[in-house]
Amino acid sequence: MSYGPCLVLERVNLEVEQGAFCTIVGASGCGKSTFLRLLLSQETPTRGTIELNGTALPPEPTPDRGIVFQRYSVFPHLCVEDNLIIVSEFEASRWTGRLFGAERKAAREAVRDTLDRIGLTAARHRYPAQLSGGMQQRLAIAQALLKKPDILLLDEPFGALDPGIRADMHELLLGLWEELSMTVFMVTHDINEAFKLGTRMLVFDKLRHDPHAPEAFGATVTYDLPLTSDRANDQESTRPSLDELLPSRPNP
Ligand SMILES: Nc1ncnc2c1ncn2[C@@H]1O[C@H](COP(=O)(O)OP(=O)(O)OP(=O)(O)O)[C@@H](O)[C@H]1O
Repeated sequence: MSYGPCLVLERVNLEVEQGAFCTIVGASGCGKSTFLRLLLSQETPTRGTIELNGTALPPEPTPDRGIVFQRYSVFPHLCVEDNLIIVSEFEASRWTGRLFGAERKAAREAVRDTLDRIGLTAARHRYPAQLSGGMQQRLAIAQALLKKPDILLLDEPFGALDPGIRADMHELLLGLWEELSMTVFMVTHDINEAFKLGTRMLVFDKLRHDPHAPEAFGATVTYDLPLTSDRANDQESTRPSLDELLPSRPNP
């Protein structure tokens, strides 16, 4: 994948099984978000192909792939419930942006169900500015879940949250992943988060360098680690550090 003369990702060759929880780590700027945008069809690979269930990815984002960003992408002028209703109306009726009759009723039920699942029912009439960071991020996740995605893409979703809230969000996300049987790709800068949540960890790094042409080579997947599902007994002390996994990263 290149942007003009700048090669960002190269030789990425992966097969990911349905239901996997892939965590993605790598040095800043190495192309992790670009990888997610490729999976979402927000970018098209300059070379190579991406297939979903044996068929080329649709050229545009589709409801079966949802994304959550680090910065809360919610509408500030709408309350929690309306933030979800507007998403479901837009998805269901791209032309008019409105739903009527039975469709509208079904959409409202789906919204209520999602609010319940994500633990925001009591806050449904509040505006985003009246919510904590964790609650705003729950709302962003709820927006992505409304489309009932088979694939959930998360770009550092908990990076801006306090550690205590992050632990709650981990439980929430793992519960949703199990309940909804989604395939998850989650970028994180937190190696412990990557080990804790993933069933598989992908490490992106740039190994090939040409000092005369710094943009000539891109990052690739340098480690593809299957992770234990025995999360409760996972030992933090035996895990490799990010520095060990990213030999090319300059020491701070
Ligand atoms: N639309 C674009 N046009 C040109 N270059 C881009 C574009 N998007 C990203 N890049 C470049 O591609 C490279 C990879 O960016 P990307 O955001 O994917 O990295 P990242 O690993 O997610 O970074 P970070 O960890 O800092 O969020 C960077 O050098 C960036 O400047």
